[in-house]
Amino acid sequence: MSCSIRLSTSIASSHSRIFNKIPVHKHGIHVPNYVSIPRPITAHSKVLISENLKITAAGQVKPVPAGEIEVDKVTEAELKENGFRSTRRTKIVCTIGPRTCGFEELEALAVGGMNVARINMCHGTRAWHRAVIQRVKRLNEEKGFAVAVMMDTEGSGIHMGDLNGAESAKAEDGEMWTFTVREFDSPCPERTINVNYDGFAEDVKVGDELLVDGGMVRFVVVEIIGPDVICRCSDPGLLLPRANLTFWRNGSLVQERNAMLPTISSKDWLDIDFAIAEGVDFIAVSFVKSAEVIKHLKSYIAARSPDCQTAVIAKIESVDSLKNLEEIIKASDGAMVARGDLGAQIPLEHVPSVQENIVQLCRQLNKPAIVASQLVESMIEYPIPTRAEVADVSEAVAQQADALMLSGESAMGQYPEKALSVLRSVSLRIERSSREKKRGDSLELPTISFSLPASISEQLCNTAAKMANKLEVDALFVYTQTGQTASLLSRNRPDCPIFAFTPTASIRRRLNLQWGLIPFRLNFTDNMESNLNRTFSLLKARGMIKSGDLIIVVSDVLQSVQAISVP
Ligand SMILES: Nc1ncnc2c1ncn2[C@@H]1O[C@H](COP(=O)(O)OP(=O)(O)O)[C@@H](O)[C@H]1O
Ligand SMILES: C=C(OP(=O)(O)O)C(=O)O
Repeated sequence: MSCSIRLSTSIASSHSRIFNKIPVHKHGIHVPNYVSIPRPITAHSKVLISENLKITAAGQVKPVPAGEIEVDKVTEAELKENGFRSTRRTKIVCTIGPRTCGFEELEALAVGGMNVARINMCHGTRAWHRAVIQRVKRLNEEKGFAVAVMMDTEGSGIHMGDLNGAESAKAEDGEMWTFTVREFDSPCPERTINVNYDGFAEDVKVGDELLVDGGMVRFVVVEIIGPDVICRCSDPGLLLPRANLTFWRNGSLVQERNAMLPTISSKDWLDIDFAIAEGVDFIAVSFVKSAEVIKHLKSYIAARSPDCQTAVIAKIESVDSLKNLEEIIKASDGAMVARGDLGAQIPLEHVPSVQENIVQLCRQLNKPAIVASQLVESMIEYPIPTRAEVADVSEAVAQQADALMLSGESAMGQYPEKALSVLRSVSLRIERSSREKKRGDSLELPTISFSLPASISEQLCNTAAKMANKLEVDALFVYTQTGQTASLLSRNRPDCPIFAFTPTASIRRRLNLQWGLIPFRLNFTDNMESNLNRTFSLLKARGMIKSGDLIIVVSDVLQSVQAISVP
């Protein structure tokens, strides 16, 4: 059976009508329909199309050869072998470090499902990071992947030095260690650790607790001798290079130091310039305290590079960021629940509910949410995760976070590919059971658009997602110039996957962070009839769809929704 239903805002009259000249296929039933919607601004789609052509002509992106579609071989194989329902909706961010920085290792991660490669400017040199970015770009160009790059700023946290180049050091119970602001020409003496903050020895007091990585290892300050702070290890564990440090007095976090420092340090600004020059897709800002810093950074990016598509992600990891949460998320292009540092600033038992609130708020405000840190931490050393870790990953997936993030597991752990495969398989399993139980349907989505065209897009997407669930369609197709319509569909967390077609490579990569979106690069025109026919024949030729698949099509070209069965 071939059937089509269309809802569309018209560009020809003051009211829209559902097209009834859709192709009626040989044995098809054609379901004409008619709705009346106030006329949107007619020029909208034209403006976007010419903007896009201008970007393309300026050489910012290489045009997709006419008649072609860009998709990676992993998605292609997944769709061919297992069909639409099996595609993973939750995205995966992998931190790249010494264990995974080579081309082959990066390719293995992309094949394993990495959607975003994160580089942390807390570690390594710019030359090292540039080489990683270039390898990811090569991977995308040569293999058709759309792996986005996220650069994470160092921020104004206090952290340890690099442990003389060692991968880690073990601190045992009762051992005495020295934390110092002294610089050494040669390697640091044994059990001595550099601290990056000059005022450290003046600010700590005897009796303070020093927490490494939010409590993974704990010390008590027993003596202060000039620049040296002598500590006894009270909770043993593994010290990692440049690990974050916080100090606590009488059960409260001491945070005067962070309050005085700018969120974006002078080194961070240089790293941001580097990120813009390298064309990274996301900049994640550490220790955000207010929305102002995000707005400032966004206008800086726009001024430095008007065509730059770099999005700004706010890392929620401090008490201050929680105080101004809604404003920060509204100002940002997404948020990361940075549970490592967050857990060092608020009681650990508060972290799960804070995570849930942030994930829900992000979805309501239509911003992607990343759940980060310690998801499968034990896999830094062991080939299988603990049961508790699997439960934690499951919870983040059930909360329908956009993305999960690996840190040390992929950067320096023994089993990066295995860690990735755990996130992948747990996501698939939990997504399926959530669909079966209809979990996630209860979240109220407030209206977020202000202008009429934006409100129409938002309502069309809400309607399309509802229709997709009711009709149990195989997929939603969205033709999107800016990515916004795809994002609005993803916000609804529909049961089926969303194929997002966009002509711009950078938007394709950006969409790769968002829940349920399978981004394709495809040139299209404002003739939706021909766009659809061309997409169907390209995807059918590659075995990714077949006759009879039921699709709902949404477009920001004509602001329309239609249901159609693949001819
Ligand atoms: N570029 C890099 N070079 C060396 N080691 C790295 C790099 N990136 C990450 N790592 C290692 O992986 C660990 C986890 O990464 P990440 O979570 O980004 O860092 P952190 O927890 O220090 O903020 C780090 O502690 C560090 O040991
Ligand atoms: C992701 C985090 O940030 P970073 O790795 O920069 O410490 C975190 O603290 O959880």
